[in-house]
Amino acid sequence: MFSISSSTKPMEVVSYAHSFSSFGHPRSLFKFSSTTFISLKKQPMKSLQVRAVAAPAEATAGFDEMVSGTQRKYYMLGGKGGVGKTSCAASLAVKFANSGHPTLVVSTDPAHSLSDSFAQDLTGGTLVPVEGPYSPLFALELNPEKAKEEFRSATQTSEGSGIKDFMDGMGLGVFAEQLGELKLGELLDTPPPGLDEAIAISKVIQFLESQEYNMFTRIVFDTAPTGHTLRLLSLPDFLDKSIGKILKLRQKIASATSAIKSVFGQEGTPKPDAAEKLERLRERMIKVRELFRDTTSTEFVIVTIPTVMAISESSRLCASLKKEDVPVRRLIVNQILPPSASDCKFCAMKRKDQSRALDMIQNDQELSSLMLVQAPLVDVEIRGVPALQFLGDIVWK
Ligand SMILES: Nc1ncnc2c1ncn2[C@@H]1O[C@H](COP(=O)(O)OP(=O)(O)OP(=O)(O)O)[C@@H](O)[C@H]1O
Repeated sequence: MFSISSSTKPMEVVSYAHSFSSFGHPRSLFKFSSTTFISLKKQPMKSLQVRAVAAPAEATAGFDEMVSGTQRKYYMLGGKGGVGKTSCAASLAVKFANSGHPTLVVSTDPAHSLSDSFAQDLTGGTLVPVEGPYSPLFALELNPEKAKEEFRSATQTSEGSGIKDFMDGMGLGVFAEQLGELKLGELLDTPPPGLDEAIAISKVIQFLESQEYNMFTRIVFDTAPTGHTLRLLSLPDFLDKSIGKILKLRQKIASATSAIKSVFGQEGTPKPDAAEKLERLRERMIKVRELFRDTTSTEFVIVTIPTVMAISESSRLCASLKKEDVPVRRLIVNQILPPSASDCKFCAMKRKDQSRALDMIQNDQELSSLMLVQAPLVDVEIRGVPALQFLGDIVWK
């Protein structure tokens, strides 16, 4: 275990500016079509001519373990808004790809910043190749709003909306009113919060199951801020129960009505579409739940910054993750001021605040057991593959 306050090595403080701007983009060209990846040409990346300025202490050990093995692994990075989730996720993805893992980095945050982080247009909901790393690296920004629309269209008819239409579509219109107490109308008309991200994640799982995406051995998720994550975790159970109820009820009523109809010679075919879509959604949510809890393939990494507020929130997030049996082992504390021989008043104050916040982690019941990864505050914006590689080499060790 790593102790922040006592084990930080003396570091040479130099400016980060221009550290990575001097080397060109190596061209590791992978063309992507909807069905195939074609390796056209690969050149090794030029070695970085920079000094790792504020390299954190030996405590950041652990990347060896993250990179070992060829079986597929999922890393979900989450935390409070603005703490550096995207920068850490993107730098981890670059590091995996540079270590030989064909990697996919996915953003499910409705406010995407993966495009900004890679300095590349990744919008459009399709896999985009990122140029630079040794092994293929693809990025994907999913639009959770679109995913939510899909859910709406599965539960609404073209003429109108709501539970009545939905039940009509399933041949159960007469029973719609009796369903009030189950609150199913609410579920179908107003998708619960977190559903958008859960659908987005389930879509990724779905397409990764197909043969052509077998190549990806590391999947990094840049997730939405904490509130979303917590809702997402409790969502599959909620949906599983609610949809399960609808489907069971449908089955019961359908067999009763078909018996009556056959007696009166009006056997009709109920529209199966909505029910099938809901059943599929339920199965997908179960897969998301299983993925989040699979200790052999998944790890949730909490990203935070050294402030009392951020650490308090991270502690709550950690407690919720543990309660839901989500594997969480690492805590990244990002934007730590690098040591300096001569602090100005502002920096001295800031440093004191940070050190107080860092002490909090060591005394926190939830966070103190996690492996701590320190990421320094750098004095340039982390944008583009060289910058991400630079950050990744400092953070992921
Ligand atoms: N270690 C760092 N040193 C300097 N700047 C950093 C560092 N980490 C992140 N930043 C900067 O902080 C800003 C926010 O980072 P980022 O987008 O990664 O955060 P986020 O948690 O993903 O935000 P959001 O929740 O809004 O998606 C960016 O401008 C990024 O370049």
